[in-house]
Amino acid sequence: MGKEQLPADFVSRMQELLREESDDFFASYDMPRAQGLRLNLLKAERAAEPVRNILRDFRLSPVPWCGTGYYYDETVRPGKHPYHTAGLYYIQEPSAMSAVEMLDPQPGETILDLAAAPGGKTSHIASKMAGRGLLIANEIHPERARILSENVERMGISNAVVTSAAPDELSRRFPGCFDRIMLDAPCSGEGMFRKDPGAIDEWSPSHVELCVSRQWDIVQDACAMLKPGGTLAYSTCTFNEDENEKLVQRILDRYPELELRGMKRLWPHRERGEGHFVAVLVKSAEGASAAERVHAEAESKRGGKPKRGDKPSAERSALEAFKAWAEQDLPGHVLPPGAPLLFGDELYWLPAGEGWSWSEHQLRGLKILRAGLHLAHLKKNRIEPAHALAMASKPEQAARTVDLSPDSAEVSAYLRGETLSVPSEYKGWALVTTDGLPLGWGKSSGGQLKNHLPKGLRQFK
Ligand SMILES: C[S@@+](CC[C@H](N)C(=O)[O-])C[C@H]1O[C@@H](n2cnc3c(N)ncnc32)[C@H](O)[C@@H]1O
Repeated sequence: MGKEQLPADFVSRMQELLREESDDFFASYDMPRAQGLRLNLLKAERAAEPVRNILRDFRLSPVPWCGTGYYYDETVRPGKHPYHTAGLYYIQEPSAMSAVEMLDPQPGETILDLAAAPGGKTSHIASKMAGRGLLIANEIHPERARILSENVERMGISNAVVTSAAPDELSRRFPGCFDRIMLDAPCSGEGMFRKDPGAIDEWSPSHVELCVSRQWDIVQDACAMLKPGGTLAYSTCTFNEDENEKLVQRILDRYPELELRGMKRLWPHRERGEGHFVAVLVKSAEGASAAERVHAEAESKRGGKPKRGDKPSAERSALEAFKAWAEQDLPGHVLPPGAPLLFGDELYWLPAGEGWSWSEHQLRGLKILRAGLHLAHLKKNRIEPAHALAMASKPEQAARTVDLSPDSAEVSAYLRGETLSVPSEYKGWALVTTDGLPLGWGKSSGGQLKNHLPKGLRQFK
């Protein structure tokens, strides 16, 4: 793609920004795109053989700024592999991996990913949290939120609540609540022109202005939700300064309690990846603003924190039924800190962050797509384990497993939703895995394994 195909205003802005480097920058549009994937540590840490296999078969080479990130050979299709279905890795543009590295999430923290779909940064954060603490992954657009929720499930994330709310709706509920916030802002996408030529048609100076004003609205909500001492990573996939450095300066001017700790740009003519911008800001330990203090006081007056042991009996009895099921079929499963929550006949395990408790006010009326780990569907007089529970389990926790080689006919049959043959002594729920990585459930009896892969996830190729 030549300079001629790019909007003239964009070309002149980039020439002004990059001066003598701009020729190299425009030449990068004719270079092949870098393809990347990032290992999911929730799975990869105990999957030495599958990791060895993909290092070799996908000809992986390391992404310099992300310890779990790799470039893959453009001739391979990792999105079609059963290891992808099993959540061993997430396909992600390499430059985009820089943002969560700079946010530096820690296990046990309470973290918000404010503009999260389709889930690249959410899964990166969860990988670093190692199942400990609480992650809220939010996406304003309902359809994109659904895809985010599916990715959370596929990656086996057990400590994430997926919501679909506007940022101001969240900041009313969660003032001063988060140790870290990822704000991967909607932007004019200039860094994606090479990957997604459709973004070129959408670009105009007035669209950039609209993005800036939207970013400013969202960032104010993000700042209000940071705890004193908390960290905000603000990122975009665009080049212009109005959406990047100038927006960060505006934050610093408006919020003196925030300090800039780092700022990084990735350029397609300097690195193997698309354009990306990340800034990291830290709120001072005393840093609750007057507005947040008012919110916090109102919140504490509201009271309404559910007391321990205060769970309605329907939830208690659903949990008892689940535990009785797990004793038989998933005896190694351990529930992390949290509480049961029922949505109709669906039983979830709502994670509790360390030093965090949910109040009724925070949850009431909030659009929640996934209230933590989906444990089970309640049926008349029985329990059916949820697909998410399979994806978050380990084979050694299950009473029965059926392991299928990733290149076997059986694995394709399972992923198409077909019944499999199993040893005749098998009776009950079995965790179906590929090289030890869970793919879903099957229910065995009489030498047959009835397929319980959700219909929407079945793959017909
Ligand atoms: C750059 S994308 C996020 C990519 C995601 N973080 C990832 O790594 O997969 C920005 C997201 O912001 C969402 N968005 C658009 N308008 C928004 C708004 N006014 N408030 C919050 N999010 C918005 C978009 O739907 C989009 O999913």
